[in-house]
Amino acid sequence: MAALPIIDLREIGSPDELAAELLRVGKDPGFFYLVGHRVSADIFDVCRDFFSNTPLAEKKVYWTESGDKGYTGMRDESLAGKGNGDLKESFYIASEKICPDQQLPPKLQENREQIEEFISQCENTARILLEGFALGLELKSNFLSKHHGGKCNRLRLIHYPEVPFTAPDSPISTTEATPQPDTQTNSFDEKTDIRAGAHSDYGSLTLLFQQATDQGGLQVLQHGGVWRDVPYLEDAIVVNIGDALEFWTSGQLRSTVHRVVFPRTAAESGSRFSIPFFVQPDAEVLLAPLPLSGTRAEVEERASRFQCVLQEKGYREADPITAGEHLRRRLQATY
Ligand SMILES: O=C(O)CCC(=O)C(=O)O
Ligand SMILES: [Fe+2]
Repeated sequence: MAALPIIDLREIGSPDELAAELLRVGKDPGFFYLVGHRVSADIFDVCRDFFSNTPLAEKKVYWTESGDKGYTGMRDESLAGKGNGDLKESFYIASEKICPDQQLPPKLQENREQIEEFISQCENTARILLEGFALGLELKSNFLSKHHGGKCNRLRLIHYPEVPFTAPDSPISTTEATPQPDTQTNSFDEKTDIRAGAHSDYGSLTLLFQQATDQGGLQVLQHGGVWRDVPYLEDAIVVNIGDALEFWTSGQLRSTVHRVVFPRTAAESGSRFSIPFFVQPDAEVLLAPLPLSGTRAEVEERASRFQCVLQEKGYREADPITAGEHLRRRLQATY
């Protein structure tokens, strides 16, 4: 059995059927494989070439204070909000349509058209899913998508550099030659280090692209506290619900915690690349319970569950926050 439920868009007969499926998997586990989608562009070559062939000093020129635009370096971010910093470097890209001023390094700039096409295909897929979720929640089909103008969406190219793998009772070994960026660190602690700390995503949905050669490491947290590996599935996008949809639905849709573990085997220890596309609501949108239908008791129950969701996300105040404020606070807590 696959690690996650699979939604195959080619097999879905109607918008209502898609809506029902999305609600089912969005409640539990909050993560699914999407196949039969129309994202045909592939930018993994561009991603690998950029990280492998751009000197660190040049990458650092594109670092910005914001935490969600440009370059982030090794150990800059702790997604779990604690620890020594995640073992990764990344580059955040906003679509040229909404952010024509964002300067890209030459290795990315020369492939800008391909990147834009990829973003546009991701946005089209996101719209189909947001419309499906809205219908499933018995709202007008554009109820969610109209709050996603695209300004806050981000494409992120991620590189988890190779780490030395120490097999039990053997000297330190590294896997065969993979690009070695100057990663600013050469000391690792397999007990405390992590590639991406446990976290939930902040926006509405994340479309995560894995390589066919993905060596593993991504895990989702299941009920009962058990971590489950999410391996590559052919032509699939790994989609997950983010905090915004969890807030809006008072937890009916689940923003599931996930992480990328420190390599457990020699096979996992090589460089890993992944590409998430973060679908985020417009900054001013309030993350308050949606006007969902139901009896008075159901509405009251939702209001009290909303308070629990706020607390679980670390908010002490009882009032909802905007998507922009949530993003700002999460970035502040992780950098
Ligand atoms: O690299 C991965 O597989 C997951 C990355 C992730 O969860 C994130 O960047 O939010
Ligand atoms: Fe994530």
